[in-house]
Amino acid sequence: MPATDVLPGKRLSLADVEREAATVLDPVHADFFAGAAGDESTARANLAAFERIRLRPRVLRDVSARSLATSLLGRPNSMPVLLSPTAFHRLAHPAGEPATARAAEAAGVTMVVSMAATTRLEEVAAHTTRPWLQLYLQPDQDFTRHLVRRAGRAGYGALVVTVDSPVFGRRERDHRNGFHDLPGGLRCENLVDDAGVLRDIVMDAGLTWDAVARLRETTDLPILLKGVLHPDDARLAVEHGVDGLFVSNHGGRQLDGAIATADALPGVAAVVPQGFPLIVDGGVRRGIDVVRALALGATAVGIGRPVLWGLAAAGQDGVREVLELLRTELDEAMALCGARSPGELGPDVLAPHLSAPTGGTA
Ligand SMILES: Cc1cc2nc3c(=O)[nH]c(=O)nc-3n(C[C@H](O)[C@H](O)[C@H](O)COP(=O)(O)O)c2cc1C
Ligand SMILES: O=C(O)C(=O)c1ccccc1
Repeated sequence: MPATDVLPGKRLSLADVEREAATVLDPVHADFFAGAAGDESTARANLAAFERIRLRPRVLRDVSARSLATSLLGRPNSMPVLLSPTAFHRLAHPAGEPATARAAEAAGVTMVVSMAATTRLEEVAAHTTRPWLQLYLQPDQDFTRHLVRRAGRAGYGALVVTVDSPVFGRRERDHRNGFHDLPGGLRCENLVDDAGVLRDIVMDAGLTWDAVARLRETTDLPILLKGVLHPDDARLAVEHGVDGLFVSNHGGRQLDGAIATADALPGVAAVVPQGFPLIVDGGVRRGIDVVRALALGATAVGIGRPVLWGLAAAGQDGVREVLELLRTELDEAMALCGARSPGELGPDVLAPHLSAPTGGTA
């Protein structure tokens, strides 16, 4: 390997980007991005659960020609990684969501735009191919329908309905810091109604599966539910005509104590149809985490905080850097596991668990 590959100060991992972001962010904003609910135990558990999973590589399989390419709801993606929705990108960097969108475009991956974006959804969509729009279903159904119509017109490829937030998680760092409002000039641009009035995002504790059924009748766009951890809810989602799921605990920002996503994934994967789009997010920090997730039954992974670190550290280039670091790691991890493509990763590459043998000698 040429020695010039390792320059002093060069960022080699997402952890390096995280450290870089910490040096440039306002500490209050860094806490908003890093923080989670309660004791933040679920946020830690997400990382620990991935780390616990041991891989059992295959050898001598000619992995000289590899492809990371995959397809998500009919859109080709250059790798099984997408950008999970995160609020307030202009808080990380003045270039905000459009910079993130351009980085996703350059990397060939899908961006999920947050309902709490600090840029209008039409403008974000102008910078990237078929993004998805994340929504909190609003008690004002007309306003939700209005957003859905805008998304359709702007070329969005799917709606991602976040269902883990009947109430807003209690993030103690934000309370301690008094962080409740966006600083001057920034606002949730998609919450401005036709009359020019800025609305609040309402977390609707009254939602039931009826709301999913209603949305299903409102739009032809694919619908994914984000924040499903229980197999019975996954079954209900399939029964309601949902097109995909995010196995997610919101990065530990909603129910502290919730199961880690890597631990919840197998139970969900077991009850959905073969090939059903399953995205897992929470704690994906390495290429090997992507391998672990695919081996456990995911179609793709989502990354949340690492996108914000990249954006804070270096704007569009920083987000691109995060994605390329993950790509390099994933490609190498696949080769070392004896797989030439994401489709070749399955339970076979997982170390057999004592209570659930998967073949071989434990
Ligand atoms: C700062 C921040 C803002 C977020 N905003 C949203 C949001 O607006 N809508 C949503 O559904 N999820 C939101 N999430 C959750 C992410 O989509 C994702 O589930 C989570 O960040 C994944 O965990 P990770 O950060 O460990 O990758 C947010 C997460 C963070 C850290
Ligand atoms: O911070 C979050 O996790 C989040 O989902 C959110 C949603 C709306 C506004 C701000 C943040």
